[in-house]
Amino acid sequence: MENYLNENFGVQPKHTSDEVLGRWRKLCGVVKNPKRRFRFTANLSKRYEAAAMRRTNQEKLRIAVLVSKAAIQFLLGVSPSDYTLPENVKDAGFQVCADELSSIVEGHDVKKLKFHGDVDGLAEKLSTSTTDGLNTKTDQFNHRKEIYGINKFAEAKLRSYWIFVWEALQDMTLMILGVCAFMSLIVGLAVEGWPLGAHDGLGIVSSILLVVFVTATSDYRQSLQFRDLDKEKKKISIQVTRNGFRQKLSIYELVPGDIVHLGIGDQVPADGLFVSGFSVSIDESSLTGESEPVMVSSENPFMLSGTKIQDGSCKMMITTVGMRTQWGKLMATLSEGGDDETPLQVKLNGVATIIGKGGLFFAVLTFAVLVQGMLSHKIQEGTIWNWSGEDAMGLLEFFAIAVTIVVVAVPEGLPLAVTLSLAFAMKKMMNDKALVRHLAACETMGSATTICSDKTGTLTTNHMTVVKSCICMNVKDVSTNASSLCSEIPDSSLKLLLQTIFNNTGGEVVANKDGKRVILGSPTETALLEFALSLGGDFHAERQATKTIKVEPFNSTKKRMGVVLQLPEGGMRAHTKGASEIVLAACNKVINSDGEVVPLDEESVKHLNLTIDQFANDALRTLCLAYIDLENKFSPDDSVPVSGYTCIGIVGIKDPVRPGVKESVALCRSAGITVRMVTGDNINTAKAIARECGILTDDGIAIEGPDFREKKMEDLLELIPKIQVMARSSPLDKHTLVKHLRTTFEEVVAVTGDGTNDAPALHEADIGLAMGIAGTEVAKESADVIILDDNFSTIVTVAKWGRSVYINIQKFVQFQLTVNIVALIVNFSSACLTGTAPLTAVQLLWVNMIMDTLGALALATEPPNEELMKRAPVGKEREFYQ
Ligand SMILES: Nc1ncnc2c1ncn2[C@@H]1O[C@H](COP(=O)(O)OP(=O)(O)OP(=O)(O)O)[C@@H](O)[C@H]1O
Ligand SMILES: [Ca+2]
Repeated sequence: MENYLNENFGVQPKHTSDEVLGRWRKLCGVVKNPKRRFRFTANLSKRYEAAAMRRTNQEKLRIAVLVSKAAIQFLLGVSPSDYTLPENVKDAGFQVCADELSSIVEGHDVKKLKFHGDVDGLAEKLSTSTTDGLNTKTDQFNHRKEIYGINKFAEAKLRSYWIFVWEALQDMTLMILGVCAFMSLIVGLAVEGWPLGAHDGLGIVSSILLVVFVTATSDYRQSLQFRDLDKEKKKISIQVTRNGFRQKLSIYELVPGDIVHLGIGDQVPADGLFVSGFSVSIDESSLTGESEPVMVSSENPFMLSGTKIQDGSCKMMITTVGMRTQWGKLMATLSEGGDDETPLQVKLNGVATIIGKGGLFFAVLTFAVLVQGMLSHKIQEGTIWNWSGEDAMGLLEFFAIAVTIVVVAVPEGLPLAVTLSLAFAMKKMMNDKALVRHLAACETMGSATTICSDKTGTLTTNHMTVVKSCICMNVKDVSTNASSLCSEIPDSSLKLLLQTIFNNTGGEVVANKDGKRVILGSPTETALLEFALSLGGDFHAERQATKTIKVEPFNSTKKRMGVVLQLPEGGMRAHTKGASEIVLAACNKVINSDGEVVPLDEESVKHLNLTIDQFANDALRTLCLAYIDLENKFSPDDSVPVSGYTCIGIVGIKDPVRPGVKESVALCRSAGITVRMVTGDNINTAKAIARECGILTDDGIAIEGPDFREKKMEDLLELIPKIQVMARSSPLDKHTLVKHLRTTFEEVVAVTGDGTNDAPALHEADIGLAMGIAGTEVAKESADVIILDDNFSTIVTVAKWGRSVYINIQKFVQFQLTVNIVALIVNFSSACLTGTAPLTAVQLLWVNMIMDTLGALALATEPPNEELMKRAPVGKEREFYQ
């Protein structure tokens, strides 16, 4: 049976093709109650609709781009289109209406944009400011929402309790039983009179009603749980400037005119226009299916909702929100598409189908045997041609028993118990800070054999501080008294240091509503800015002194970032910072202790490398800072130089290990789950941290990404099982490792990630876990589970719940099948032997209800216990029916 099931009722936990999803549905054949059976499965037709919408979007966009290109060419010759402003918009104090805005951005309409005075003109017409954002303290703010709408998408309506009752009633067998009960009532009343003759009929009717209401209540509660989780899934917040201050807002609160700050990995929250920024490329595939990235700049300022920032960072002005955008329409359709069904759900559908067919066969057989018994009895009595009302009642009763056997024998509750169990686990995991995006992940996580964890933020706290530095070749502990460094290095070098930190950064120092200083940006950036501030630097003065000509933001592939500045005294200068070995290799000069620029000789290289190793062995993250003077040879279209730099110095950043990680790693080990660290950081830093967490043992291997890439297949076979730490890995290395573990070594792999570049590995993994706090939107979207507190211990909790789901379902299946088969055999054999059924229809219905709903509730929702983590994982080739 296992084979048959695997072949026909097997789906993958992830990325199952629509064809396979369709196949098992067909094989289910006649289902007692399709509405219930397929409730928590994917709605394939809605998905086709969404795919068609994407194609139209792509086509529309292609045409819009062509038209706008043509328009640019003829721009001078064309007179500006006229535009009449609706009265209500004018009364509210705006000078452009929602439809016009939407046609500009969606249609990529350069002509109209020019007519309205470009982004600045539109900002004025929308009464907002591109620097200070909206003023929310005016009445106009409320009118704004009325006129332009809010950034919410239409959602599937909440279904009322009565709809669930109605759907539970549509059970084919229950309906037949209802008819039987009705007939039995009529015949009974005719023959035996009131109230005796109504007993049987009313008994069945009330049992049916009870079954229906219990089923509906359980279904309804489940749907509420799913709705809560769904809401949680859609929570996205974003950096917005309002009233002159930066703040974090939910994307649902955005209105046209808002100024939004976007960085790599963010999702564009609504349609809008690019205000300022550098090297922004956008991935529009979620909206149009087109994977070619699009460059966005002031020449092509159109940004569409739902697309993702692939590189760079920028400020945008929102123009169109919610259901007015194409994304809004797509989301409304997609939200009805439902979640993919999970492997266990489908498998148990298979079991239900097979047993159902068996049940039907036995029901017919039982009916035949009972009728035959009655007939032969009548023949013996010689009354075969003489039928009384009582005989008809008897026949009806036999029929009811046969139908009830079908009710009991078809384990309609099996697939639903899986959903119930998964929903329960999801809800509980939510309380434990893990948000499950795909139901299947709950199941798969229970069989995980390997976790590939990243270091920063997952194993460590992500609270970074600069504790050591080596500026001008002078190694110093700066954890307590950083400002004493100022007197130890030459003034010119200090100036340079502040210039490089404050300008070459993805972070920002801003004032919040209370006027307090806040540092924004990634923890690494924050640590550096904090360091520079403690040296007495002034962020804003430093930023105003120079003009930024080009920014190449940090990404994990290059592991460095760079800027080019126009200096106040004339000339240009490029700054770079990044992974210390990589940036140091790009240097050929260094600033010595006297503040002079000298060639980087062998001895200095040795000194610097030694310093890097020392810092790294103390578990510090090291960054090298460098600059190069360019005179005026640089144009904004060039890329920032890659070599010839002068090294300013090296900083060591401390990021302590999270409390509890060591215990969690040990727990994983006892549960047979191997933990590996895959990080972008320096190998010595990685090793030091891995040792501290108990991941790296004496017989384990630590390897660097570039080495790993070079290895031949046969070496890999030997190497991979032993790899405990992979450092300086590129996103591709992570992906390769995961792929090998999954395919060659048949492991069930969980992967954690936060960055945009982790998306491929998260996608490839059996279970992708994204970080909720540090994670980018892109990473979250590729993941199956979001770890809301970024904590490694939470991952272990997820594994525990996964195991408990698996075992609970197993228990329930055993229970159901036992009761099922016993009820079948008892009724059938006694029908054969005695000619009567020992369990009446009413009794059978009770058995069924206890089995289907109450049994599932009791067995499928048992919380996990500690014992679960002492067993080995089930792994890939698991046998479900033992
Ligand atoms: N904002 C930044 N600017 C320049 N260099 C950086 C920046 N952030 C990190 N780096 C350097 O890049 C290296 C690797 O970063 P990467 O993003 O690949 O790893 P990570 O995500 O920080 O680590 P993990 O993979 O463990 O989470 C760091 O060790 C650091 O030296
Ligand atoms: Ca990372």
